[in-house]
Amino acid sequence: MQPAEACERAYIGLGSNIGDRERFLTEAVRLLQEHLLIRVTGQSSLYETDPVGNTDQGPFLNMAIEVTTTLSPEQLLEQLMETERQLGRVRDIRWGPRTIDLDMLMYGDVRRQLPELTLPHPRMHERAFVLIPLIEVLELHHQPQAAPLRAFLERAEGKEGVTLWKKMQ
Ligand SMILES: Nc1ncnc2c1ncn2[C@@H]1O[C@H](COP(=O)(O)OP(=O)(O)OP(=O)(O)O)[C@@H](O)[C@H]1O
Ligand SMILES: Nc1nc2c(c(=O)[nH]1)N=C(CO)CN2
Repeated sequence: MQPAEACERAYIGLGSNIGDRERFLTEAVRLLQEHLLIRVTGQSSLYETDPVGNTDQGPFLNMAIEVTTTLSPEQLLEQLMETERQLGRVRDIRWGPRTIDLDMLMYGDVRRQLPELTLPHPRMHERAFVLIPLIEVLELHHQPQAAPLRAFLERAEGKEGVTLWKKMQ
């Protein structure tokens, strides 16, 4: 008999700054939830955030979700990219405007450093637009990673550019 696939907990950061930003975020969550091997188990509030990096673009809506899944990290990344494609994401300018951006922030305790998949996400500790929703969703289920991430938030870029846009809980 094959062993049952392990179910892992992963965290995904979502961002949108073109068109109906809230709809792109909620559609992305819905499409992921529809996948047979992904369960969305937590959702942060929506935050409006000033653009970081390329500042010549409109404000983002950012949020974070928790999922449990039996997909491998590579399979989950493929699903995130497929969801971006379904929502019409065009890859052009690095750090430029996008209908939807889905980043895998953490996947269980997996550490990996490949160009196509680095875990935890290599820039998440520097970005308030990632850390604020991620800490919120971690604290929903009392996950211990929230405390160390709070220390990173002290030093993170762009904290003053993050405002609560729609409260979830
Ligand atoms: N943890 C990760 N989550 C998502 N993509 C990743 C991750 N690690 C590496 N990648 C790779 O990064 C590539 C570029 O992703 P993307 O175009 O979304 O970058 P970006 O959103 O412009 O910038 P950033 O990565 O700084 O958020 C993807 O093709 C993917 O293979
Ligand atoms: N506020 C904000 N700034 C960004 C964002 C984002 O999601 N929110 N994403 C980027 C590329 O990943 C670059 N800059």
